[in-house]
Amino acid sequence: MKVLGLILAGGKSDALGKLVYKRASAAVPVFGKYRAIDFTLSNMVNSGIYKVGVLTQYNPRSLMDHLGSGKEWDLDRKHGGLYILQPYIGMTGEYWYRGTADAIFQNTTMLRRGDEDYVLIGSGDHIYKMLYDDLFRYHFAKSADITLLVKELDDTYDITQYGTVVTEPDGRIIEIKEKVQNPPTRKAFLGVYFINKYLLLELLYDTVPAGKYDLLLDVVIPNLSKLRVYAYEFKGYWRNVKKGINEYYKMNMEVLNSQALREELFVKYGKVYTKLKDYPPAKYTNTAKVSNSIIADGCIISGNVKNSVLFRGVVVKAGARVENSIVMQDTVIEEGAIVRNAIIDKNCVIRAEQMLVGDFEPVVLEKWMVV
Ligand SMILES: Nc1ncnc2c1ncn2[C@@H]1O[C@H](COP(=O)(O)OP(=O)(O)O[C@H]2O[C@H](CO)[C@@H](O)[C@H](O)[C@H]2O)[C@@H](O)[C@H]1O
Repeated sequence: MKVLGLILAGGKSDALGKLVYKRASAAVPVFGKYRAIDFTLSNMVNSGIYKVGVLTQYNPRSLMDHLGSGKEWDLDRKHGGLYILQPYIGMTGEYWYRGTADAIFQNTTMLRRGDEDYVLIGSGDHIYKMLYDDLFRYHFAKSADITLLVKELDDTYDITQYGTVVTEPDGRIIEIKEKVQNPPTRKAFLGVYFINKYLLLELLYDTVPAGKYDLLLDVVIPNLSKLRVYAYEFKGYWRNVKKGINEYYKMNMEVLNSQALREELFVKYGKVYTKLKDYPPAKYTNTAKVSNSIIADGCIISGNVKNSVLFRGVVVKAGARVENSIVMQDTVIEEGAIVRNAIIDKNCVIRAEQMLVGDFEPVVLEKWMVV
């Protein structure tokens, strides 16, 4: 079976505030080394999907820079490989992608010309590790038309931000509530669709030209009684970067605090591939004190670092303290400065003896700012 992978990565996330002023949410840096999209992209490649289209729109520059030719994911290929699908001006009009269904509809040429029979649609914002083979098997065992990935979300998630599904005992979805207060279940849709390509094309042609642009609301939900839509339950760790600063902060801290999660995300179910930069190794000087932290290549640590994620090239000078924080590429924390409960974007400077301390929520410092 040949599967085409499509990754939706064009949405705008107001909830991520300053972190997406200049980048797509799928390009948000995570865990000291990766960008969010690395997870879905690696999941696809690790599941044998070697033709992947990434649908971009909002702030695509850093995402495209990160993806390059697709080499890091083994997707620089003569047949298949990586396709960046941006909105374009054509003979019949010029449209931005008006929604997720429209984004795919505007690229139906890729679907029609390819020799794949199935399409797996995912999102660039999701952090999880999974090999999709069992989902494919489930889809065929149920003779499903569409299979959606779902997960029972505990109360660390704001369920009102997700679509939730009601299923029959055999897994068939009979109702989907999109982002409602008090949903009937906490079984959330995780934004992954598996569908026969020809069925997808038919559904898109019925929907998008009629002015309906959303894949879930306009394509799946109205067809629930007509089509066999099944829920495949995911049991592993899953978070959505796009849902906000707190969600982003939480996931970085969760990885620091659980060895099992570290194994699940970085070791099991195949590797996570990313664009590598050739920074020198990290260095700790004899005044450094570091505990429970991720320290990426190129960092030079002379101060105290605790429960923090430091991306490439961060400098923490002597007497500085960094706690419960995320510090992005090439930021400098000068002598005696205190950084606590903070997210600092790349290339910032915290001057000597200054403080940057978040209260109930992490404080976020924008790129190029000096405190
Ligand atoms: N015009 C466009 N062009 C290209 N890409 C675009 C796009 N608009 C959005 N996207 C991308 O598509 C994905 C889905 O984004 P949406 O804004 O449709 O929904 P959201 O993630 O809030 O909820 C959805 O995903 C959550 C799970 O995260 C479900 O619970 C919920 O039911 C479902 O609607 C994201 O990766 C986004 O970046």
